[in-house]
Amino acid sequence: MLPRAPACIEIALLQARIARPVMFELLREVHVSICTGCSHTPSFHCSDLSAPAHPTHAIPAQTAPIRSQIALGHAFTKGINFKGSLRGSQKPCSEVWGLGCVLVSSAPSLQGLMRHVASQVVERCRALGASSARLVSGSMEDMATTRQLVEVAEAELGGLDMLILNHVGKSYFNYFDGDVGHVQKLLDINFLSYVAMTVSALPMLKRSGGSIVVVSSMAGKVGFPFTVPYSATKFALDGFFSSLRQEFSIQSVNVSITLCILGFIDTENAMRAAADVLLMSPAPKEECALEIIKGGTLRQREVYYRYASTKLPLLLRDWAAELLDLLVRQRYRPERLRAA
Ligand SMILES: NC(=O)C1=CN([C@@H]2O[C@H](COP(=O)(O)OP(=O)(O)OC[C@H]3O[C@@H](n4cnc5c(N)ncnc54)[C@H](OP(=O)(O)O)[C@@H]3O)[C@@H](O)[C@H]2O)C=CC1
Ligand SMILES: CC(C)CCC[C@@H](C)[C@H]1CC[C@H]2[C@@H]3C(=O)C=C4C[C@@H](O)CC[C@]4(C)[C@H]3CC[C@]12C
Repeated sequence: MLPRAPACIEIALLQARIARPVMFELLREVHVSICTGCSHTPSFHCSDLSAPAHPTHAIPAQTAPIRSQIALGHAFTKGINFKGSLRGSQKPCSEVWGLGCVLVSSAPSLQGLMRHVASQVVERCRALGASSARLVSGSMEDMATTRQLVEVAEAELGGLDMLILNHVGKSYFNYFDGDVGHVQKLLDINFLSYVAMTVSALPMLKRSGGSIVVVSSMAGKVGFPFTVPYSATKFALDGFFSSLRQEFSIQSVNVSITLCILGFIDTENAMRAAADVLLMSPAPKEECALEIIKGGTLRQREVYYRYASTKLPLLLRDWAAELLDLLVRQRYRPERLRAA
């Protein structure tokens, strides 16, 4: 069992299935983290829990995902692969020893059965030996939720080493449709909530000399077609966090900020939205998650994944922007867009 050092945590993120020895090494010094929007990993579906090892905690089969877990805890030797860990209910409980978690469930899904299921999941975490398990209801565009999350993290774990900001609201992959309300909503979810989480978590991060990891995109550095609202939110992240990093440096604030510039990744939503239209192959989400964690742990300024298809085009951007625009357009098949 790992020692529980103050304000030190293990965490995992995204597809923490990647964890295992490499991640263990990387995160040896990181003891507590919050990771938002862990969909392509732990977005666990309650159906995963439908065969409980502990009959007293039977959970009804249900397919709706619980939104955006924040996993905090102590079980990263297995990765905080919620799916794996909770399915681990069929394996020895030692698999999830010490797992601490805060689940965030969106308001709509907290109606009726979902609410019941969510609280059963919390019970299950405890029953399996979780060091802590709490449920916060809300959505990330609600600033009160972001504050509450950090408060709960502080109360449950007493400190924070790493804040991984990863969630994104649903958008469309198509020509800009002129819906200003959607741009505003997406800014709330993809940008303002990141700002709010940062503000709330900063006192804890300052105390631990921790790290902020901001998951962004090539679409936050270069204009691509069909992602206009999304792209706006990602450019905003660069402005805010790159500027804040400068201030931290001037003020000697020992909190690192890592901006992750990702290319096309094979998550379910991305594949569904864009695979038909893009003439390029996606990179694997597991390796991507590892690179993000590595970059954050090593306190890198920026992470480029995959390097060749992100860093190199960015060099071209600053020297030959129009050429890059043309090369990008050549990789799109607009005729394959779905009817809006
Ligand atoms: N996949 C790709 O090709 C690329 C991805 N990226 C970046 O990587 C990160 C992860 O992307 P990816 O996994 O593909 O995204 P997904 O769309 O697969 O997952 C988004 C996650 O955010 C959660 N979420 C959405 N809205 C809210 C909300 N209002 N409150 C709380 N949680 C919310 C979702 O929860 P739920 O499932 O419950 O809806 C889900 O867990 C993002 O920052 C994205 O911009 C960057 C470049 C390329
Ligand atoms: C210079 C070029 C070789 C690199 C081009 C890379 C382009 C094509 C990559 C970089 C970032 C990618 C998008 C992204 O960030 C997130 C999403 C959200 C998801 O739900 C739907 C897919 C989408 C739009 C990705 C589509 C492909 C994008 C534009």
